[in-house]
Amino acid sequence: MAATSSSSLLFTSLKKPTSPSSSSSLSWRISLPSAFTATPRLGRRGMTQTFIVMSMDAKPTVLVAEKLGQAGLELLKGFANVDCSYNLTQEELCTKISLCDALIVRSGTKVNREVFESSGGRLKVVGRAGVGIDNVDLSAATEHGCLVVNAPTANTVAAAEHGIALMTAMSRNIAQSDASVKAGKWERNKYVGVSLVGKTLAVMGFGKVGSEVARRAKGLGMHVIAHDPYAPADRARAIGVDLVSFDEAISTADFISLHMPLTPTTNKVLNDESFAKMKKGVRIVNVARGGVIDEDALVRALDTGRVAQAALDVFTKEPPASDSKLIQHENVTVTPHLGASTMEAQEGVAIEIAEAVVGALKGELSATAVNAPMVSAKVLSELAPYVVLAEKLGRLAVQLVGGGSGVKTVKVTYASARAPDDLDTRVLRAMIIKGLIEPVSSAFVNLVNADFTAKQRGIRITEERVLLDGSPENPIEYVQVQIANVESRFPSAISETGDIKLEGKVKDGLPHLTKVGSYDVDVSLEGNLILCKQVDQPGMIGKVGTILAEENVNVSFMTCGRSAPRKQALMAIGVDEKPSKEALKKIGDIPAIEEFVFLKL
Ligand SMILES: NC(=O)C1=CN([C@@H]2O[C@H](COP(=O)(O)OP(=O)(O)OC[C@H]3O[C@@H](n4cnc5c(N)ncnc54)[C@H](O)[C@@H]3O)[C@@H](O)[C@H]2O)C=CC1
Ligand SMILES: O=C(O)C(=O)COP(=O)(O)O
Repeated sequence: MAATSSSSLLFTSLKKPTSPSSSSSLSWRISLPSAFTATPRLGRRGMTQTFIVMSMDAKPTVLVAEKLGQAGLELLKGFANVDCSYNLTQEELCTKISLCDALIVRSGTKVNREVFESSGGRLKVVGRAGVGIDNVDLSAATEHGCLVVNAPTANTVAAAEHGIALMTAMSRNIAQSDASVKAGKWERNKYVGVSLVGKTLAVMGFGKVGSEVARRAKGLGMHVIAHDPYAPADRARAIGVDLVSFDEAISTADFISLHMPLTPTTNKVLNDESFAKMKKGVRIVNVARGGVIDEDALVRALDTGRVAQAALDVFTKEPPASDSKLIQHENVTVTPHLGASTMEAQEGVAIEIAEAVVGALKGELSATAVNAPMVSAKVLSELAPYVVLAEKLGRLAVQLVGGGSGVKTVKVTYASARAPDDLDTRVLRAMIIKGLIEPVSSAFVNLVNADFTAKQRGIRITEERVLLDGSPENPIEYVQVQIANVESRFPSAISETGDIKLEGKVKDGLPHLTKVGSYDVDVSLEGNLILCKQVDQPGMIGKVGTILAEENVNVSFMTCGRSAPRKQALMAIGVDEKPSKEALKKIGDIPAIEEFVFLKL
């Protein structure tokens, strides 16, 4: 039996908690097969937390849809059932996916919306064993609360080496002359090449691969410039590369090497117009993505001689049609998307992605998450009790909304002595959204899809900071959740500003409700909650307590906040069990009680 750490549970909750008790703890649980059960344990500071305990006979299932290095497979097998099924048709993938908790792919598998829809909510993680995630529909993944992780570092050098290999092979006609010799010819004059030394290379996209290419090209004696709108100039300067504009890069280069991701902005970024701006006789290398070049325009540029040669590892459609004019062009050297294909890179990528997928299945935050905020384990551990508080405030607030009013505008205020950039509240916002949405819908909300789910439901969340004086030791002094423009089932929860307002704090590691509307209260948020508003008079606590005791409902705490002695008072009662309808009616019928509501935590 193995239990994950408490903070590890925060990342993926793909299952709506089914019982109040499980939902009241750190319960962003992964929806794993039934043998994964939630067991309450006592946390570090006495806080009840939900741990995922894995029984020995049931493991999550990981579908590996493309060849993955052995070390990665071994790592996966230590944690999951691993189904290596290569060359699946789209239909086969969609059929299999409903039985899988994770899917690992390389660039050859299209993980489109249909795949997520076919998964029936079971798919929690897509691991891209490589860098480019253009074959994964990220919007669909996010909407389905499915985390996408990639392996961004292990194949960098391999891709850079392949870029250099293509550039040198192209400039010396290696592929063409090899074919010629094998065809029994000896064409020394035909295959005179061009030198690299002293030539200008424009690296388009100065990220991991681009900068490694630049480093190597400088070693070959090339003058290297780069274009990347997002790269820091000092990183470029450190390796002796000037960052220039797109036009300057393409118009001054003898060689252009592409290393940007395929995005709507980079799609066909090399087209008729840009080829026209290039030096006559320019040579192009593409180890990034086929889609960044308009391939028909490239054929035209090759035919006119504007582009002397191209060396391509990647294509708009892979594999490309064998009769493609581009592939067959005598001035084009091609490889079948081999940039990442070295023994070393594939082992590295396999380990990198297996670790990321296993971590994500355990619910850990992933450093390589593509569609979720990366929150460090340190921040998460510090915020853990506030995470619980945030979800509970959301859950309580939404249950206070009166029938018919839709939640549209929610303001969250964090009061803290920390500098704003020293407090990462994204996970708290996500948990408040989870609390607001899950009790009133069948949706499951997690860190991946929280913002999307709120937006989809037309809920606008604004966040504010109140900067406090004093010690920044505690990350947050209090959290306030306000829902505007709604009626309340418990009118006293409406504050002087006209919003439903709840405020909470963490005390001794436990979440406390400290304000309801304009009333100060102080109740530990455990079990369920009864709120009563009554005329402040002796005997009220006793009356309510007696009704609950008759029902064998255990009261965990009681607190009373009042406007003034013998005027209005607000009583908050924590109960371990849910009282029967009759008991709740009896409480509501006590004459001095003016408002009354039962809230599930
Ligand atoms: N052929 C293969 O087997 C391989 C291909 N790749 C591809 O190489 C590309 C780069 O990979 P990495 O360097 O690891 O990624 P990276 O994210 O480290 O670098 C990409 C760089 O492109 C820049 N960029 C974004 N938009 C741009 C634009 N419009 N113009 C210029 N630059 C822009 C970014 O700022 C970033 O610095 C990716 O498309 C990746 O899929 C990577 C590994 C292997
Ligand atoms: O990592 C990348 O972006 C690549 O293009 C490598 O693709 P592959 O994993 O070899 O299909």
